[in-house]
Amino acid sequence: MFHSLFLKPFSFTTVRRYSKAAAMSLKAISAQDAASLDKDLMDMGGWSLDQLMELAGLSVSQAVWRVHPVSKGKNVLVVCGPGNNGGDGLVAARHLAQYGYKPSIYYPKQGKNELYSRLRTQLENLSIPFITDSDFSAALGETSFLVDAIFGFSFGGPLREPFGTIISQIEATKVPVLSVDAPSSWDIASGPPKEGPGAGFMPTALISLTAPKPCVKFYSGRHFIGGRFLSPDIAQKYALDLPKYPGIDQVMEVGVDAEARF
Ligand SMILES: NC(=O)C1=CN([C@@H]2O[C@H](COP(=O)(O)OP(=O)(O)OC[C@H]3O[C@@H](n4cnc5c(N)ncnc54)[C@H](O)[C@@H]3O)[C@@H](O)[C@H]2O)[C@H](O)CC1
Ligand SMILES: [K+]
Repeated sequence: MFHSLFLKPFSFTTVRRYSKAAAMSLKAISAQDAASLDKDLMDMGGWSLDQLMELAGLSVSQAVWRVHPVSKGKNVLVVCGPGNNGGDGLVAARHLAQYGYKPSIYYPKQGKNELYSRLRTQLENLSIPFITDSDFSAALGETSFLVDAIFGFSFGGPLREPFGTIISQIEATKVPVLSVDAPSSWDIASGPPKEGPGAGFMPTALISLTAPKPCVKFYSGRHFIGGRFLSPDIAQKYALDLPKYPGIDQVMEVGVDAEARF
């Protein structure tokens, strides 16, 4: 089941801010199809997970630059979950350090894949701090920007601890947040939970990887598309649009308050 996302009709300001190409409509992909697409890329498309994650994380770092350039504050707290969404956050943090930010990472439950251990080594070699559970509250108070790389398209069911507490803490902060692929705690299809942690979570910005997920229809804020690795055959198989990224950019803003129509 595919859904089309259309932008609201342009205001003059919108036309000035976004090129016609950037204002294209983008189709959403379900969580199930997103997982299947990843598998196709790796099983048949010749890609490795490392490669996809590198490009996803590069896109995330460029979206951070757009929303919160280093001139707005160097401290960026990257909160990473146990899966590949967290891996995207680790890659992004490495790029952010190279761009001149001072990232720190909160990684409460490191996943088992050795890819995450290698990314961790790369970050430690750049002297990027991994903060402890007891320092998380203080880090939230000190950061000027937060990257939510906790959960992506494989999130499901009620939040298990410690993530309920973490999401509540993020929700309570005034710090601007960029969510990677989906606002963590939101159901990929049905959006924010009705109550409890995440019920009032609305990040400042969202970067959808490969294609928006259906929950984007509940989202209002700046919206980017990234993960510039889709090939025409795969796009066709999943009936997706190939975003028209400008020039060498790995990320493209697709609209403020993008409205999803299904
Ligand atoms: N093609 C692409 O666009 C690519 C996207 N990438 C990123 O990968 C994630 C999806 O990664 P995956 O490992 O499948 O899952 P998640 O990271 O979303 O989370 C799995 C992780 O979370 C735990 N979990 C699930 N539900 C809960 C819950 N209710 N409470 C607590 N914990 C939960 C689960 O046990 C797992 O440990 C995608 O969104 C992109 O960000 C890739 O980088 C490459 C290509
Ligand atoms: K996320």
